[in-house]
Amino acid sequence: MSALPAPPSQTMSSVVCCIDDLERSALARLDKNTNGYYNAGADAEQTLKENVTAYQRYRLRPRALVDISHVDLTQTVLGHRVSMPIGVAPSAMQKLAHPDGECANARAAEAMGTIYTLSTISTSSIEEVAAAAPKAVKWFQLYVLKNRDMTQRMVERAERAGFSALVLTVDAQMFGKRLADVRNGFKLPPHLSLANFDEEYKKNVKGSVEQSSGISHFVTSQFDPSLCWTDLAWLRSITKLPVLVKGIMTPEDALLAAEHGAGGVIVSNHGGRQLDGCLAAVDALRPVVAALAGRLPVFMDGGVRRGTDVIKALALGAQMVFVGRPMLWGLAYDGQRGAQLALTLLRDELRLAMGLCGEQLTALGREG
Ligand SMILES: Cc1cc2nc3c(=O)[nH]c(=O)nc-3n(C[C@H](O)[C@H](O)[C@H](O)COP(=O)(O)O)c2cc1C
Ligand SMILES: CCCCCCC(=O)C(=O)O
Repeated sequence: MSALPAPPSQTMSSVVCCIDDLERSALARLDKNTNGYYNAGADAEQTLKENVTAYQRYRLRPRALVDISHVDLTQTVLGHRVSMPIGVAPSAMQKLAHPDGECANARAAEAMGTIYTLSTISTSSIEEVAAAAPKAVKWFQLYVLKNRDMTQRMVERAERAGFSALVLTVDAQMFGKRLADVRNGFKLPPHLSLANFDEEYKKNVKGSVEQSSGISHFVTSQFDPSLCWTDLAWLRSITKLPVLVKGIMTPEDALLAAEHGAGGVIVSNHGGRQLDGCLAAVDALRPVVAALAGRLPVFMDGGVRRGTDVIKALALGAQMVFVGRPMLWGLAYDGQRGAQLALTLLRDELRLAMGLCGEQLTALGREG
């Protein structure tokens, strides 16, 4: 097992050896505004909690005397070779965690040989992230705005900058009620800005997250709540990139995604930040995988904190899992090194779990 050295301020007794340690460390480093925004779930946070605990209901069946002298975690995802089935989920405003923000997170994914997904709502621009991590496999997460011209410009910029897939988020047309943000009056500090939006556009935005009225107003005024399945045809008409639909929780919607030409689905409930009382992400996997029956690759995110969580999601049919908060905690801990540490911990735990289960990825995962 490997772990990067702790930052100088860490003592041996506080060395980070699992994602829970990173979470505790980040809590101590970030301010109330940021901790609230990063860690909150919607309403009573039932789904937030169940996303994590649901993995405990699944049990592994280890096989004995399998040659595990080499556990290979590499695979091909949408035509790109990646080093492991663990990637970085999109999360907004990463400079709240560390001044290097999205660029550090993308560099960590590049160094680890895995996929980085950049949020529409990022504090570093599409072009900055592309320049920071030119060799990383990069996906661009898209929120469709009421202003379709602005949306199209972002898609074109992502394609031009070398992003290789679009991740269309379909579970945030209204904004989940996160009590911490309401209580803290969450807003972006004045030294940060939403880097993918034109200055001219932002000037006209009512309720900007950079002003005083907060995040929920921004979403309400900017995101397109009328978005529906037929809009996938519009999106596909303005890009050559595959469109992965993020926020699928039912087999019915997985089939609709396939019918409307999606290149894959991401089973996700947005880390419990949108519809509280929604089923846990890992519990939604099996029916989605069964309905699609190999028509599309299935990815997932939500509550992944250990290598054994990853192997369970793979066994239930995910080709790859993505992590959101663990990367933010890593960034807060030590910038790029901390983000790399989060991925290293999960990778090494996954390798151990695979070895102890006598499993190989070729038997578990789905190449695509
Ligand atoms: C602070 C934060 C910001 C997020 N921002 C976005 C976003 O901009 N776009 C998006 O599609 N999902 C966003 N998500 C959801 C993640 O992509 C992902 O679905 C979720 O974090 C997975 O759960 P996990 O944090 O338990 O790994 C965000 C999540 C967090 C925690
Ligand atoms: C400033 C608007 C924030 C948009 C939403 C980012 C996000 O998806 C989240 O979960 O938060």
